[in-house]
Amino acid sequence: MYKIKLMNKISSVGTALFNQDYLVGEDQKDEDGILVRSATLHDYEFPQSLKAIARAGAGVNNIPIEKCSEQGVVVFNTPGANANAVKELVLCALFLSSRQIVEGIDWVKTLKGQEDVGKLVEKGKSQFVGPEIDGKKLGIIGLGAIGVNVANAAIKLGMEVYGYDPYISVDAAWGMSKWVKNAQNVDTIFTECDYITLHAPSTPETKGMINQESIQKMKDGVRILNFARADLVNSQDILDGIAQGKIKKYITDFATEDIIDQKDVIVMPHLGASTPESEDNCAIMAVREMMDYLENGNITNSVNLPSVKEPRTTQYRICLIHKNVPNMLAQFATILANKHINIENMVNKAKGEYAYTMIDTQDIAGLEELETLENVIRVRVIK
Ligand SMILES: NC(=O)C1=CN([C@@H]2O[C@H](COP(=O)(O)OP(=O)(O)OC[C@H]3O[C@@H](n4cnc5c(N)ncnc54)[C@H](O)[C@@H]3O)[C@@H](O)[C@H]2O)C=CC1
Ligand SMILES: O=C(O)C(=O)COP(=O)(O)O
Repeated sequence: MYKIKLMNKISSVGTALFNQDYLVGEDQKDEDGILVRSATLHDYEFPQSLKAIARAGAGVNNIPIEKCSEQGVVVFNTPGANANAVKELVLCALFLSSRQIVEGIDWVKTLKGQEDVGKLVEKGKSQFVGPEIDGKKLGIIGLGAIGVNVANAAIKLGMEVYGYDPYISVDAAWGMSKWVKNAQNVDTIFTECDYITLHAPSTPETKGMINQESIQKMKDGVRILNFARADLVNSQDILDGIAQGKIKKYITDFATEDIIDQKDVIVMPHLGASTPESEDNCAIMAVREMMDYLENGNITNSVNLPSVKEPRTTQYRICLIHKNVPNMLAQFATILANKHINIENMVNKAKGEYAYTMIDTQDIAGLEELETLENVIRVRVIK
C-alpha cells in the first residue's frame, strides 16, 4: 500500500487515477509521495518513507530541490500542463495594461446612485483612454511552454514580438512562430519594447532582474507583466518607476503587501493556472508520474533526476539513486555477480551531480551491500 499526502487541493480527476493500492489524503503520515501545488515545503520535515514529490504545475521554487536530491527524493513537475491557462491570463493582462479597463470599471461603480449615469459616463470616459496593442512591441523573457504560447498568440494579435531566452530548448524553438524576433541579449528587450512580460523561472540568475537599472533602460510608458514569480521584480523599484512616469502599468499574479492597492499596479491572486482544464491536466500528469515511479521506478519529467523509462521484464527491479561519479556501475555489477544474480536489463543515466540506475533481475537475495556503498543515496527494490 502506498501513502500519498496532498499538500494542496489537487483536482479529483487526477487523484481518481490512484487505485486500491493507494491511501490518499491531506492527513497521511509516513507518506511515500507528496502531491503539491504552491504550498511551500521548505520547512517541511520529510519522513524517511518519502520517495517522490510531484508538483502539479511548473514552478518548483516552493520545494527544496537540493535537500530532496541529497535524501533520494525524486521531484517531478508537469511541463506545459498549465501553459495555455497562463497564456490566456497574460493576454488578458496585456489588454488590462493598455486600456484602463480596471480603472474604468472601478470609476463606474462610484457613479452608483447618481442621476443620468449615461451622461456622466460619456463626459468622464476620456480619462480612461488607452492604446491598442496592434503594431506595438512585446518583449518576452523566457521562451518555455508559456513564453512560446504568449509569443505565438501576440503575433496573431498583430504585435511585433521579441523573445529572449539564453537556454531555449529545441522543442520550444520548433513550436515558436518564425515571426518572433530573437533578442540576443536582455537589454534589447528592455530598450526596444512597449510591453515586457516575464516567463522565466525564479533562479539566482533571474531574481531581481527587473530593478532600478533595468527599468531606467526601458522606454517611457513601458508596461510590465509578471506572471512568473514575485521575486523576479524589485517591487520598490517598480513603484519608483511608476512615480517617475517611466512605468505606465505593472500587472502581476503575485500579491506582496507593498504593491497591493498602489496606483497603476494591478495585482491578481495567483490565478494563472486556476482553470478547470489546467488543474485537471496538471493533476493527471503529476499522478501518472508519481505512480509510474512508485510502481515501476520509471522517471519522467523530474527536475532533479534524469528521465529513465523501461518496460518491466523481470520479477524484480532494483532502483539506485546515487552520485554521478566513476565506478558506480562496476561496483553494482560486482556485488550482483558475487551473489550469482544475473542482470537481465540495466539502464543508467545522469543529471548534473546525481545519477539513477535501474537493474532488472529475477533474484534479489543479499543485496544489503548496495546500500553501504559510498555515494549511493537510496536503494529501492520493486517487486
Ligand atoms: N502565474 C502562474 O500561475 C504560473 C506561473 N508559472 C511561472 O512561469 C514560469 C515559466 O513556466 P513555463 O513556461 O511552464 O516553464 P518552462 O520551463 O517551460 O520555461 C521556462 C523558460 O525560461 C527560460 N529561462 C531560464 N532562465 C532564464 C533567464 N535567465 N533568462 C531568460 N529565460 C530563462 C528557460 O530556458 C525556459 O525556456 C515557471 O517557472 C513559474 O515560475 C508557471 C505556471 C503558472
Ligand atoms: O505552475 C506554477 O508554477 C504555478 O505558479 C501555478 O501555481 P498553482 O498550481 O496555481 O498554485
